[in-house]
Amino acid sequence: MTMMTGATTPAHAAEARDAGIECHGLVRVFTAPGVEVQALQGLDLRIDSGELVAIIGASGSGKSTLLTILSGLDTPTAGSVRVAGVDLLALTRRQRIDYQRHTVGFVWQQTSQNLLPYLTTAENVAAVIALAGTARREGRTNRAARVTELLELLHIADVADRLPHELSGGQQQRAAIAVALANTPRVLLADEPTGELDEAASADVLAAMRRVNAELGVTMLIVTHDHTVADHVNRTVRIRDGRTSTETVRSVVRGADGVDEHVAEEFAVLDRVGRLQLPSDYLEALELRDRVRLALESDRIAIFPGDTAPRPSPSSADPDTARAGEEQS
Ligand SMILES: Nc1ncnc2c1ncn2[C@@H]1O[C@H](COP(=O)(O)OP(=O)(O)OP(=O)(O)O)[C@@H](O)[C@H]1O
Repeated sequence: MTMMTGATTPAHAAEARDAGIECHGLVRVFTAPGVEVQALQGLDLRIDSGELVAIIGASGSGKSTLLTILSGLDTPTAGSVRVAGVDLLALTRRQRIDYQRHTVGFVWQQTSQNLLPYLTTAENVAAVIALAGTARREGRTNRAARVTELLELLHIADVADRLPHELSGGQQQRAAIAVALANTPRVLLADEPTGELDEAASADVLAAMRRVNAELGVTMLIVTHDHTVADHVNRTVRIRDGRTSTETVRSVVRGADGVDEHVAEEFAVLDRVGRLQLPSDYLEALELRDRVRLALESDRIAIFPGDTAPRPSPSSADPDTARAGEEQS
């Protein structure tokens, strides 16, 4: 695992890119009589405009809480959150409705939340366009043409006249994506979009999301506990206990033989004040708990169990001492 720091993403370059989603120190505390749950505990997250990112985390890690805040249905207890340049903490009631109608689209896990059961696929999409008034605003295309365009993009034009219960699970979710895109949102939020699908249907839905992302440039955030989703996106952010803990970045590297290779590298996430979460398997392997020793070396920071003396690595130790150590062993 590598630590992601400002060195790998220069601050000025990151700032220069338009942020699709930006959360700083997001806290959400739920209180009930005698109980307080900290669902989000200072979460930092930045997703560039046009990125397709998956958020993965165990049950209870805070994924749905984050999505509900990003969708404008809930507000955080503390912290800041901007989506497509909109400060979600500064919205009036009217602006919040406008944000939900025009800036973000949602895909939920259950079909019943996405599609009206008595309307066909095409009618479901057309209904949202009519409600949002987007076809009139765009001026360059009429409503029927926009419906056809979306259904073709999602590869469901052949089931345009079917009711939701006449569609397969994968087709229902692709119809849900078409509905979510009908108001031409800048950001699409999806909560477990493949949660009820088999592997083949999941792959179809994720391929459709990649197509939408590439062709329409919509920023997309998929929240899931399905680890296979990570194979379909360039960046996966893991949430643990209400904070981002690690990120996996995928890239294609051309080998010396000219063959492209897919490479995945996992980074620990360092927040603005220098906090990071160590993976639980690392903690267990060295029985790290309560207190640890830190040692700053020339090119790394070493972490040792609190009850042992720091051991300098050969690279940072005096070369003669290091060589003597090697000879003795
Ligand atoms: N309205 C609420 N009132 C009280 N506690 C809540 C509320 N919503 C969420 N929580 C708690 O906040 C924590 C995070 O919940 P959240 O639903 O965001 O997790 P999740 O990662 O989406 O889990 P899952 O994958 O099971 O949906 C949990 O401990 C949950 O019980």
